[in-house]
Amino acid sequence: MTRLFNDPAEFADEVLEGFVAAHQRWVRRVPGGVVRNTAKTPGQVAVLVGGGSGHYPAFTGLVGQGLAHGAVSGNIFASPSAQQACSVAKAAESGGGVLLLFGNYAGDVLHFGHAAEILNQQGIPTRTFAVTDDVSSAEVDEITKRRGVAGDLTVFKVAAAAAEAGLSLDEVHRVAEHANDRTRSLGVAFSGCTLPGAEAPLFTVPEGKMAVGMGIHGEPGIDEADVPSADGLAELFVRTLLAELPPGITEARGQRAGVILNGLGTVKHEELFVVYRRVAQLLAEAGVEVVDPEVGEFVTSFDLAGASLTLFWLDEELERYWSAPADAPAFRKGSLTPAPPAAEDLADDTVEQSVPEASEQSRAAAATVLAALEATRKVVDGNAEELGRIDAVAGDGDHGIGMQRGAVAAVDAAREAQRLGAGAGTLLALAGDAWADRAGGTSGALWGLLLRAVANTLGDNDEPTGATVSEGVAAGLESVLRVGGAQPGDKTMVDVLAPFAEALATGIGESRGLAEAWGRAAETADVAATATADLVPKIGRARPLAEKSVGTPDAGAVSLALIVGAVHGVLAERKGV
Ligand SMILES: Nc1ncnc2c1ncn2[C@@H]1O[C@H](COP(=O)(O)OP(=O)(O)O)[C@@H](O)[C@H]1O
Ligand SMILES: O=C(COP(=O)(O)O)[C@@H](O)CO
Repeated sequence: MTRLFNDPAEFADEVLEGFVAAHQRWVRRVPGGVVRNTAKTPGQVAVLVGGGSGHYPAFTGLVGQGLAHGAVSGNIFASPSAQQACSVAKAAESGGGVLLLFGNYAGDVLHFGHAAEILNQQGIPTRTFAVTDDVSSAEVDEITKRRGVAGDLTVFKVAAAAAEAGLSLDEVHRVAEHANDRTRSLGVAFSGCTLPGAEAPLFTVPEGKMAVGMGIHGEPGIDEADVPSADGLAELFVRTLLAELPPGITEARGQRAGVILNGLGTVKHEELFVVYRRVAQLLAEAGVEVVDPEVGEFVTSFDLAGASLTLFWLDEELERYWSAPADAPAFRKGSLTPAPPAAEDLADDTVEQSVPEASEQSRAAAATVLAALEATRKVVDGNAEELGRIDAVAGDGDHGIGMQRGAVAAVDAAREAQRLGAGAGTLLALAGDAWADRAGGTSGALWGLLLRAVANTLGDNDEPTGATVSEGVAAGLESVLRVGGAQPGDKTMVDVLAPFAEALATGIGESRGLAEAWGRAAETADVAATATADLVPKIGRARPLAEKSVGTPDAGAVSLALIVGAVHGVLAERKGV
């Protein structure tokens, strides 16, 4: 239960403000996150870490000499946006390129991937890497689908030390990949976390039971077991992790390993030490030499009562970087010569907004697009709680909040665009960009793409017709499929978008007016959203909890159906775009 907050919607921002105020020796705030507050080393690769808030000290507490050069910080349990990542990268980079590191979550992969594309286009060589250390989230033959949990720290730490040692961007990326190949984690929880302002935890664990196979977003565990003693937990952790040695290591005996016993939120350090006592004994019995163990909080899941163990199988190179000194607000090791404070002021790259010329018809159509966005916001507001509830069944319960943030930002941006005289295409494009930027998360990235695609087809010259709108929706579907990588049947918003796009095209092909064709397609969308309840998720946050999700529709599919239904109301009233 979180007791100390003001407006829950402002929580993540206020955390960042207070964190920076308390740690000015290490960090300063920039739009989208924080960067080191020490002088840059020209030509050094900038290692940026990032993800949602609610995981402190990941990610901002890991910024400092020998560790990250900057952290990109999203809303609670939602990935930051590509725009945020670009802003932090530009403030942190010093000519050696940028490596973006994050846990393997759909939203992070989409937004950081998009940021890398933008930065590369702008001449800043950038690569990305997603950490996949959680053994419970997929079998070893699908290892690339695993989540990133406390093993984030091993990958961040060695990549940053490699950058500090002067390695090139490709080499630092190789070191990160190698560290990830040799990192394995398992987590457990005794009770779920409760987001600020929420009345109930995201999941509960029956009395006397423990959830096994924890993520870091309040997803329920993969399995349940009786609560063990501290020694029993150490035995479960060590036995499970020794059963999956990474490729190239045939037996544990004789190996050297970094170890992280991580508190996930409300487990006391003292309890962790009692568990660690037995972990150390068991590893010694197995013939594993422990190097620089860490016991404490490194990657948390808000106020989750739980813990995880990470084993990091070292070789000479990884051990050198794992043991290298570091000095960040929440992670210190060895001793470092302090770098001088940052000298330069960060350039203010805010650009005065302007919009391209638009025809009168397109400006008139922009009013309908704005009305459609306002209807979107209203229907999302009215259903936010229910969308969160659906999302919490097998996800992290933030779908309603994320969609609300996106829709509010889209309406604000659209109103401003209208004030500047934008045509329908530009108004919708700016709304889509604002949605992606403010919402973050998977759905933020996908809604940003979808609105952009429709916007590009509408343009600012011609009066939009049923055919152009239908083409735009088809282009949006294509973008979502290409970037998100989901297929129909995977239990995502695609299971509504694809039949909606098809039904709309059919209606327009039968020479129905836009409002009528859209209305029929919205009915198809509604049926398709309900039908996702029967599907087993194959992608995204819900996949590791596939069976739990059956019987509940997909949150993103439901929100899409609600929105196209609400937009139909606007079209029917206005008889067109
Ligand atoms: N790869 C994907 N392609 C299309 N839609 C996806 C994909 N992954 C997830 N989704 C959709 O995103 C929705 C979740 O959005 P959101 O709450 O923003 O997710 P998260 O909290 O995981 O970032 C899911 O219900 C699903 O409809
Ligand atoms: O939640 C996070 C990112 O994943 P999404 O897919 O956006 O939910 C974040 O907390 C971890 O990086």
